[in-house]
Formats: sequence, C-alpha cells, structure tokens
Amino acid sequence: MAIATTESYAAMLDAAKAGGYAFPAINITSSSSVTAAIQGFAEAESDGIIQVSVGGGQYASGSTIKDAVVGSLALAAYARVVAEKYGVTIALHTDHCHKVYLDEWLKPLLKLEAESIASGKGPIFNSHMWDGSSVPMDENLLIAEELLEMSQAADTILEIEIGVVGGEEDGHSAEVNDKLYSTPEDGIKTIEKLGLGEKGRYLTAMTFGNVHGAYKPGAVKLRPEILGDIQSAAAEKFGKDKPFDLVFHGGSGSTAEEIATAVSHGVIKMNIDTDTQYAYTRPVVDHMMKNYDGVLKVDGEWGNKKTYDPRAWGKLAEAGMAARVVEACQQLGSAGKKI
Ligand SMILES: O=C(CO)COP(=O)(O)O
Ligand SMILES: O=C[C@H](O)COP(=O)(O)O
Ligand SMILES: [Zn+2]
Ligand SMILES: [Zn+2]
Repeated sequence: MAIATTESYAAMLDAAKAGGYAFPAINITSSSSVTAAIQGFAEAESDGIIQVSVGGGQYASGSTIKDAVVGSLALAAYARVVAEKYGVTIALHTDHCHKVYLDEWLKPLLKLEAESIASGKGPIFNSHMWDGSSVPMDENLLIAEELLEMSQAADTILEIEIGVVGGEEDGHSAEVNDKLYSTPEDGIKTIEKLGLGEKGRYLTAMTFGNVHGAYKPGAVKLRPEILGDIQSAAAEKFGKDKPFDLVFHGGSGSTAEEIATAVSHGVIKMNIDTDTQYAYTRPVVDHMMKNYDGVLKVDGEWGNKKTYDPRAWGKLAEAGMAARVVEACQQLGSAGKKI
C-alpha cells in the first residue's frame, strides 16, 4: 500500500461514507511533516489524506523560491516514495485555492496531471480544492464547473467551498458573518449546477461556523446539525440519500461531540492544521529548554552535537505530530480502517 490510485481513493471515500466515518486531512509543508503525518496514519492503522496549501507549496519549493507548483510536486514526489514503507493508503490533496492562485497553482497542476494521464501514467494528486468563497456564489459555481471538467481529464476529484470558512488562509481573512453558515438553498443550487457525480465527483465544504485556527472555548459556534438540514433538503429534491460528500474545515480545537455530529451528517474528510502544527512544535520547545546547554554553546562551551543535530529534535517533532494524527483518526472513526 502507498499513495492512493484513482480507484483506491474512490474506494476510501465510499467506504467512509457507507461506514459513517471520516479521514483526517493533514496539512503538510516539508518532508518531515509528510513523514510525521504518514507515521500517524500507520500507527492508527488508518488510511488518510495529506494536503498542501499554496503557502505550503511555496515554502516546500524553498523559502526563497516560493514556487507553489514546484513545492507541491516535490512534496507529492517525496510522499510517493516514502509512503511505500507504511502499511496504509495515503491520498494526496491540494488545499484552498482562491481565485488569485488559479493561474499560478491549481490550473498548471491540473494541466500537468492531464498530460500524465494522457501519456498513460497515473495522476499526481488525487484531489484538489477550489475555494470560491471570496467570489459571488454564481461565479464560484461557474468556475467549479470549469474545474470539474479539467479534473476529469486529470483523473482527480474536486473539492469546493460553499459559504465561507472563517479565520485566515494564506492572507485571505474572512469576516464573521452569516456566510459562515451554508443554507439548504446553497446546497440545492450547487447540485443544480454541478450535478450528482455525472459531471465528475466532487467533495463539498459546506460551512457550519468553521474557523481556521484554534481558539478558547466559546469563541467558535459550530452548528454541525446544519449539515443534516442541507443533506435532507437536497435528498428530498434530488431523490438521493445524503447526496453531499462533505468536508469539515478548521478541525483544530473541535470537540469530540461536534466532530461526531458532523460525521453523522456525511462528513468524510476533516482538515486539521493548527493542532498538528502545535503538536509538531511542542516537543521541540521541550527539547530545547531541557537541553539548553547542549543545543547552545553556553559560556564558551561546545554544546552537545547529539542534542542540536536536527534529527534529534526532528524525530520528536514527528512523533508529537503523529500522536495528534492518531487522536484525529480515533475521533473520526478511521482508526483501523484500511482498504
Ligand atoms: O481547514 C483547515 C485546512 O484547510 C485546517 O484548519 P485548522 O488549522 O483550524 O485545523
Ligand atoms: O487554510 C488553512 C490551512 O490551515 C492552510 O494554512 P496556510 O494557508 O497557512 O498554509
Ligand atoms: Zn475558504
Ligand atoms: Zn480549510
């Protein structure tokens, strides 16, 4: 088992929908965080999803280079090689692509993937997100329709955002307003434009108060039951039970109950970044503080190479992040679920 194929990714998503569980989708930005996420999935005996944001791709290309396509391809290539060693299937995804990044990031990736398919090779990523939250709904769906067509040529699944996820994502900050909560009308409009799979499979991030980042309890009002209302209205209109394959953004800091309710309404992918970032950094801070006079050359001493070797603290970081991935798999019900 290794990086998902088109078929095995579809099987993962179908199994999650039928089985009432969801996969964590973990943001990765470096070879070390790719390893950490996959290690976590392996420890949980769970298949999973890793994803690159435009900022993550820029960083991975080299912080002075900032080429999101190069960095995304580099992370995918690294993941493809190392994932072979872990007994789980990992899907590769790209996260929020706003309109301003379509031409420099998502469309070039989709074109490269279509070429790869046309020449008989497999896809590179398994799915990509178009984030139309900063344009009017009609334009969001129009662009989604175009990208869904491109996704078919690339053999990838498209994720869309209906409503607005709050907080920040690569410089895009959303104001807290009623768009944080999607409506049944939004759901019906989406299916009227994009169909029920016959134009290509898509995942939908319907918003229910989601916010990127982690906040003190009470600051974020998640209303996951909204997802049930949207699924029911669409089911009644189009005659298909739970027609949406839903995505939960801003997974960090959510309670087990909020997660369970969202999953019960058809969430099959939950994005986690802030909590896994913290889980990666926390053990490094601990290591540096405990080994202060080893990682530093204090008072003319020579420090201790064994403590400042980046592998010494890197593996602690990876273990910390992996443990948070295991927790996510347990909360989402994907632990022990492998295709
Ligand atoms: O939604 C996310 C990535 O798209 C992650 O959100 P958090 O950082 O709140 O976990
Ligand atoms: O969009 C939210 C994800 O956490 C990605 O974050 P980023 O844009 O800072 O890389
Ligand atoms: Zn968004
Ligand atoms: Zn998000």
